[in-house]
Amino acid sequence: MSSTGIVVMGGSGRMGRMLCQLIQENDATHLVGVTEAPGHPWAGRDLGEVTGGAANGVPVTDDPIEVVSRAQAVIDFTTPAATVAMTELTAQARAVHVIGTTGLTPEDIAVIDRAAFHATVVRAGNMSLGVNLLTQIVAQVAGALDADYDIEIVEAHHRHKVDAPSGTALMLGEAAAQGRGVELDAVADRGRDGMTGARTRGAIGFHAIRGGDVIGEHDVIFAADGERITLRHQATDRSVFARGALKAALWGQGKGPGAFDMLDVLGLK
Ligand SMILES: NC(=O)C1=CN([C@@H]2O[C@H](COP(=O)(O)OP(=O)(O)OC[C@H]3O[C@@H](n4cnc5c(N)ncnc54)[C@H](O)[C@@H]3O)[C@@H](O)[C@H]2O)C=CC1
Ligand SMILES: O=C(O)C1=N[C@H](C(=O)O)C[C@H](O)C1
Repeated sequence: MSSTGIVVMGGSGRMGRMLCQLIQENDATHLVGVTEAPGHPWAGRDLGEVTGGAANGVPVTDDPIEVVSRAQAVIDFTTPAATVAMTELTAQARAVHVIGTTGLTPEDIAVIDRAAFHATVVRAGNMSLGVNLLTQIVAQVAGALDADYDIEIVEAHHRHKVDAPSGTALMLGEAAAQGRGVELDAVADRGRDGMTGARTRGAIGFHAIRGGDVIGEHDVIFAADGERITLRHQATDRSVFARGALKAALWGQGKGPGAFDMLDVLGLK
């Protein structure tokens, strides 16, 4: 079986480092190159050397064109601007683009979806099996309960996280809204503050905690008079996201253009 060549974007980041290690350890994959932000101190150097070991021939670059042209997949956990810019290159190279980046605007997503006419794109705010399974459970519970059950989504992440609500919280909110047969945009109530008035019936509330080294925790609460159901996911190791992304990169080989998510990859649809 031939090895799949992968480019990791943002190779010095929390997710980037983990992905580089996973790809190098996997017999079915090899690392073609690593990209970093323009002017990053790792750019122009060898990945082995910048990570404190011997040179391993994997280039780190802030000019992704050449490495992407040699790759079958690009795994991207970076920033919305970097992700949107990459869509043109992955479409040209016909490389599978696995996108874990969160904080994307509707306009960003429209650009990504247009690129998916030419490339295989797998995008998810959370690449873990557990969260993707939880979205289905949330939809089922939300569909079984009426609006007497107030839905609140509480998420916690490390102090470095820059976007809120998290991509996962939004996935869970979408699932709850879908279960209820409503549009999330019409019912979302994000981060209350001040004289908010009483809770709106049918609203889906979002709350974000930021602190320390929390990897990612999400509670979906269904609160009624006299009882409360809490569905919880706790990530205890970032490798759950990295393993999901790698699975997506391999799953996408030979799939042809289209916009997919982790439910497609995991066969949960
Ligand atoms: N979908 C999922 O399962 C998960 C998604 N994420 C998301 O992934 C993103 C990254 O998370 P972290 O790794 O924690 O962040 P991080 O800040 O540690 O890493 C981001 C990396 O991207 C690099 N970067 C910025 N601009 C770039 C460019 N133009 N080209 C190449 N690299 C560039 C940065 O220099 C940095 O090394 C966030 O949006 C986060 O929410 C994180 C974990 C799981
Ligand atoms: O930034 C993170 O760290 C994470 N981001 C994703 C999100 O926004 O939900 C996934 C995970 O929770 C970790």
